[in-house]
Amino acid sequence: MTSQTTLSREIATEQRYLDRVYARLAQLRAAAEGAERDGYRLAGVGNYGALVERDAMVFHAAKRRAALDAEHEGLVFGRLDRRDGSVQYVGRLGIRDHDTTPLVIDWRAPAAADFYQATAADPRDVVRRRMIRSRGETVTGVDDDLLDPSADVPVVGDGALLASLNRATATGMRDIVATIQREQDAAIRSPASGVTLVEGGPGTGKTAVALHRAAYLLYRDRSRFAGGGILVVGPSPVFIGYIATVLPSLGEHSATLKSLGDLVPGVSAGRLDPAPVATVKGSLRMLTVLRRAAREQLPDAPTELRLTWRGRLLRVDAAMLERIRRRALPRGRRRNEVRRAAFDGVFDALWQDLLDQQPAPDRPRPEFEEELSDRSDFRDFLRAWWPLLRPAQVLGSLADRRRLARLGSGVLSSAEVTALAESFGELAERGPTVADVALLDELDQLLGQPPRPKRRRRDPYQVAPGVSEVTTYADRRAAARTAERERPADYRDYAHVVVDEAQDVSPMQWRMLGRRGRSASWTVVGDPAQTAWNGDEAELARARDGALRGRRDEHTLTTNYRNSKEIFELAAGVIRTVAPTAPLPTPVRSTGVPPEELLTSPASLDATIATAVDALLEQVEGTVGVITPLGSRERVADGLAERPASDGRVQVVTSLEAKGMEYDAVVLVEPHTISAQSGVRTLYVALSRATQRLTVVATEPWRE
Ligand SMILES: Nc1ncnc2c1ncn2[C@@H]1O[C@H](COP(=O)(O)OP(=O)(O)OP(=O)(O)O)[C@@H](O)[C@H]1O
Repeated sequence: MTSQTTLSREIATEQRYLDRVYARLAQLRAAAEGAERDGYRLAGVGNYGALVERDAMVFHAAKRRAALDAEHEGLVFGRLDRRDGSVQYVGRLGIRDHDTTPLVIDWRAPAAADFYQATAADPRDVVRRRMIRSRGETVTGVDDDLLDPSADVPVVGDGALLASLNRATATGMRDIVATIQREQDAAIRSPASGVTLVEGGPGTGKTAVALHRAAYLLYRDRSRFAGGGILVVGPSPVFIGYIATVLPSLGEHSATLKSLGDLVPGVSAGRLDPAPVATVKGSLRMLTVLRRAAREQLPDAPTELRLTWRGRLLRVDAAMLERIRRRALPRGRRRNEVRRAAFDGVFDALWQDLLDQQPAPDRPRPEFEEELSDRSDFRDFLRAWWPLLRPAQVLGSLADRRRLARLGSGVLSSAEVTALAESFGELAERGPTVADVALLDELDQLLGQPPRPKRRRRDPYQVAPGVSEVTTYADRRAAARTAERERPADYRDYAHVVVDEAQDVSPMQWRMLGRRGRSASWTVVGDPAQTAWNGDEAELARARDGALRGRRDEHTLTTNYRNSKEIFELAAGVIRTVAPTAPLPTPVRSTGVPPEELLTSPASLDATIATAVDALLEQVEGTVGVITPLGSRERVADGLAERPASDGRVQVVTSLEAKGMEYDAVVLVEPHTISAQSGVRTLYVALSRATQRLTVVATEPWRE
């Protein structure tokens, strides 16, 4: 047993070291501030070159200072005592002393790997691994793992991991850098090229691993990954909001976080389709439909052209227009790109008609074309016959059931045509669903862009139109950051793409993702048991393989750090009904509190939910998630509005939005409906969101 004096002595030892580190940090911070000030002094010179230099200087100094500030809390969290008597400290940031000896090793550096990887079976020269807990600059505790039992070192503490897991859940996810486990570390540090696949059950830290891996890659090869960019894709805006603070807490701001509904510029979708519709929209069969749609005329396009020119009636009939269309749009070409060729075809046809009527026209062809081009009736025809098509127009045109049936012939069943046409009919009013976004992206690809005149790059130091002198520090920093990160809205050349909740990415969505990382390396994390996808497996594998090129490095995570044993037992019982042999993770914590199951009448459902939420707000310190079936979130949220006690701690989400989320306590509403709407696997997801308490509220029995 650890005596209190040994513990106090060890804490005091670490406090002395931390004091030294923070003193050095203060010096480094002052130096960075000084560099910023010097940067500003350059402003007096007044010419553009000096301004640019000043900006670069200020930007880098400010960045360094921001990193030093961001990493202040919990700066040093680990210590390794090696067999040869040497000692290393591991922290959020690498810090060197005046004479360049390392005071703290960055957790991502190769030298820090032993902190996460060493075990009693494979100690790697480590005798003792120590975790240091602190608040502000004060050491509050130490926890040791003795890896060499023969070593003569004091050993104190009882489990930094459990201490960290028992903290209340904040509204956003936290970084786990101090307690990353060995199997997680192996995934985080896997090679930077190719595809890193991480699988594991609920709460095994897949999301945490994916985000720490992004931070790791940025540290190991900043020019490659910050230069090309890292894209992190998650299932929903709620999820992106939840994970958004992890990278900044690690001092990283250069990754782009997007939900699947936000990947296409100008579109922001959070609405979800019912499962059967989402399955068809996600299927590669849609590719056939869209390919056909992208080549077709819109239903209201004119079918012939008649105009009088200098007293003569000129005509291009339907058959001729169709011939021109085919000639202008050979296989492999894209509609919007060949608009000019299509127009030329019309000029040719009109000129030919004129020649047929008047073999020696009194105007040369260029003049003939110029006169026609000036006429608004002719321009209106061209615009209506071969408009510059936008993806949304083409998708919207599929609301016409007959048109969709024709375009979907041989690939869509009649019931699918009806369901899809109805869904596309809502596009104009309600905007696209998440599944529609992949279809819009595909159409964008299929329709192509008209050749554009080259635009001049915007001056990154221009803060407002016409204002190129930056006046405030904030403007200056923002402008410099923009310069580093300025990428076009439809940027597609990411150096690394992280896909979270990958089990739910449909084939059409894989195509959309693939287009954003053609030369990227990938980190793909997911849990097949949690999938809501119930389409064709072979098709899914094909689409996924198409996106993820390169050597694969596979990792499996096996410990559930989120759920208490009692909660995960209930969830496991549910998934076992459909996947009796699926490997399930082992939960590490027990609370002794089993989930509560409340059966109520439909009339008292909302009141029961409210009572359950109030009880949980009392019982836990952190967040309470209320997970509802699709279609009842608004009603349930309205019923829970204005709870003075909640302090923003209550969040109401649908079962599909609950993917990837975590709450201290969960009220799960109508499990039988969730399972009927989206499947048992989605119910499994909902049941595995809580860390401490789970209350299930149902109006009918939902399990045997
Ligand atoms: N090594 C660790 N130390 C401390 N906390 C951890 C560790 N690994 C995971 N956690 C915590 O466990 C919880 C679950 O992690 P995470 O959300 O990454 O799991 P997941 O595998 O993505 O889950 P799901 O598939 O259910 O969405 C989070 O609160 C995370 O911070």
